[in-house]
Amino acid sequence: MGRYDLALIGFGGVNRALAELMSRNGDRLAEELGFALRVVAITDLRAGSLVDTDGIDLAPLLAAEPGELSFAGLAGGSADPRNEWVIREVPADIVVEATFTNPTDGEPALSHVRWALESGKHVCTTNKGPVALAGRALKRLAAERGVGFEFEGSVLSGTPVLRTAERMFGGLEITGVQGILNGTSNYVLGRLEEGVELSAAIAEAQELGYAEADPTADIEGHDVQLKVMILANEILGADLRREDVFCEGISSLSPHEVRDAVSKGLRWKLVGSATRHEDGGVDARVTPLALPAHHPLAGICGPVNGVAFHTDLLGTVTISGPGAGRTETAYALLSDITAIHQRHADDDSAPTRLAVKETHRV
Ligand SMILES: NC(=O)C1=CN([C@@H]2O[C@H](COP(=O)(O)OP(=O)(O)OC[C@H]3O[C@@H](n4cnc5c(N)ncnc54)[C@H](O)[C@@H]3O)[C@@H](O)[C@H]2O)C=CC1
Ligand SMILES: N[C@@H](CC=O)C(=O)O
Repeated sequence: MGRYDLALIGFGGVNRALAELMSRNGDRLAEELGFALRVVAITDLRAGSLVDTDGIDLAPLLAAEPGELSFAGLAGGSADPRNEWVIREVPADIVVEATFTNPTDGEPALSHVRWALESGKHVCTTNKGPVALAGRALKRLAAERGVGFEFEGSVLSGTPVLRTAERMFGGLEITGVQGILNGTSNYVLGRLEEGVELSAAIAEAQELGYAEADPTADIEGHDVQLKVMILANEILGADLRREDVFCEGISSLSPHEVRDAVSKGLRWKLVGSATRHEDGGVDARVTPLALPAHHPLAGICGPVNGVAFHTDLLGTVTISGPGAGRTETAYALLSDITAIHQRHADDDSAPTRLAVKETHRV
């Protein structure tokens, strides 16, 4: 059985959850997926960096409270994240990028992804910045280097929206997408309906691992703006920039307005949409809408999200599932690694260093 060595960039909620999956279910996953996984490097802004090309023992790291973890003083450890050196020089097969999403310019995650691809390493990421702001260029770079660039978790966390559209909608013309694309704001709207204060509802979403490091991105719609760009660019063939997508979040709604709507049979939802016109142009926007109860997106509640695809042959196809959550998003990374395995394991053109290694450990 082969094995992939991973470098985890960012060791917050999502990458820790991936490490937990590997640590707890590694043998079962290897048997089921047909390959084993090992972590050879971890970098984090707060914890520093840790490298062991024989494989890092994850259990003691996962036993530590996230805020108390420090790699300084451990063998192969440093207080400095050393991102560029780790990404370029440590012999990992796959770089797993899960640092903060920066909606303005995608950095430093954009550089992390670029360094990895330039070094001939596969990349999977849940970070929306690089995908929304530079997805086309990064996909071109990955193709030039013969490596994979996968980002299923950038939209609807582990719910397989992008791969389903790419693989299952062949022969269909998709004319538009409309969705609830942010777990935090959807959770917060539900809690406002129940009479919880805005700040308390946001704090709950942070505690549950749904919110961005700066939850302004969730509440003001910037996170949905990036996801609409990803959907439009990946599925509708658009090339949208951020300024092309009108964006209004939920902060303009008063808690009274949200509660009052329920008594009128309406539910406020933050809706992102993109529509392709006959001339090929794509309009996209993010805006709160008071949806009637019979609308397919009105019943999507809490951190669950949903995307409706408008198609020529099937009419509307709606996919719904978790939109946020640490483990749910870690699953997206696992699905990305599986996609890389399926596409590249037998690829003779891939650099030999990237060929799946034989291992006697599994
Ligand atoms: N949590 C969720 O439900 C989902 C998260 N995402 C995205 O996945 C990414 C990770 O999310 P979480 O783990 O929840 O965030 P988090 O805030 O818990 O963790 C991010 C980690 O990255 C580290 N970091 C930040 N900048 C760094 C740098 N320059 N070098 C090294 N480490 C750095 C931080 O110290 C932190 O530990 C974000 O981009 C987020 O938008 C995507 C889908 C769902
Ligand atoms: N903060 C985001 C996380 C997933 O992208 C959300 O709440 O949806």
